[in-house]
Amino acid sequence: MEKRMLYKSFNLTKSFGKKVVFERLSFEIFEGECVLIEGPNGTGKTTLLNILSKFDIDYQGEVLFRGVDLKKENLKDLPISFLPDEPIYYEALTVKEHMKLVAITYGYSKKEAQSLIDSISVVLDLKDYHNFFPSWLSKGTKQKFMIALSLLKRFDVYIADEPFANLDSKTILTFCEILETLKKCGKTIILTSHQKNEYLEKFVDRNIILAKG
Ligand SMILES: Nc1ncnc2c1ncn2[C@@H]1O[C@H](COP(=O)(O)OP(=O)(O)OP(=O)(O)O)[C@@H](O)[C@H]1O
Repeated sequence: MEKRMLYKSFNLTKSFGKKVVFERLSFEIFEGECVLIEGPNGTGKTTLLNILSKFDIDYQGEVLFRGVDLKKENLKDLPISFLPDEPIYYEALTVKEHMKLVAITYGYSKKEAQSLIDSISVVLDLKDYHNFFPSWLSKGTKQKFMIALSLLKRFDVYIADEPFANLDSKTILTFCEILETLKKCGKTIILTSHQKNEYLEKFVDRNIILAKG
């Protein structure tokens, strides 16, 4: 089957003031692939994910998303779910309230939202935390909560920045199984990880390696 282009970057250069993070990066990512972005600390992995998610549009060069300049795309319409490396939440909403908010925002009916929330909570072992405020959660449970929210969106592309951080080995395996299922469903997965992970390596199609300098 012919591979369809999802992202294409030409001479992508990103600087913060005088500091050049990366220069003239050109790469392609195809629909349905699982791509692992690797590289030492500070080489620009998070920066690149922020650009691919359109959270950062301050760069030189061009990034095409399905053939259209990413800068011209409406952020709201992009079928991308981004799992950031730092938890982001509202202090005053419980875990369950966050889940409902995301599911309803993405157009699920109340019934659909409830069943989706239930199944994701069972898989990620979050049921007991529904009435917790996020700041009460341990680091690992907070990460599971962030993963749950990212899965409640509607998306074709799943971008995750260091998703395994703070997860125990059982949950790492569960999350890898989720990623593998997403891939089988045709979703594109782009992620960074400093942790070697044999299970993940089985279904990663390609690596983009960022080097210092
Ligand atoms: N908002 C910012 N202002 C100035 N410099 C920044 C900003 N964001 C990132 N940087 C710098 O850009 C470089 C790349 O950062 P980035 O977080 O993308 O690296 P990374 O490869 O994800 O690192 P790590 O493996 O440690 O997570 C770093 O030198 C960082 O200090």
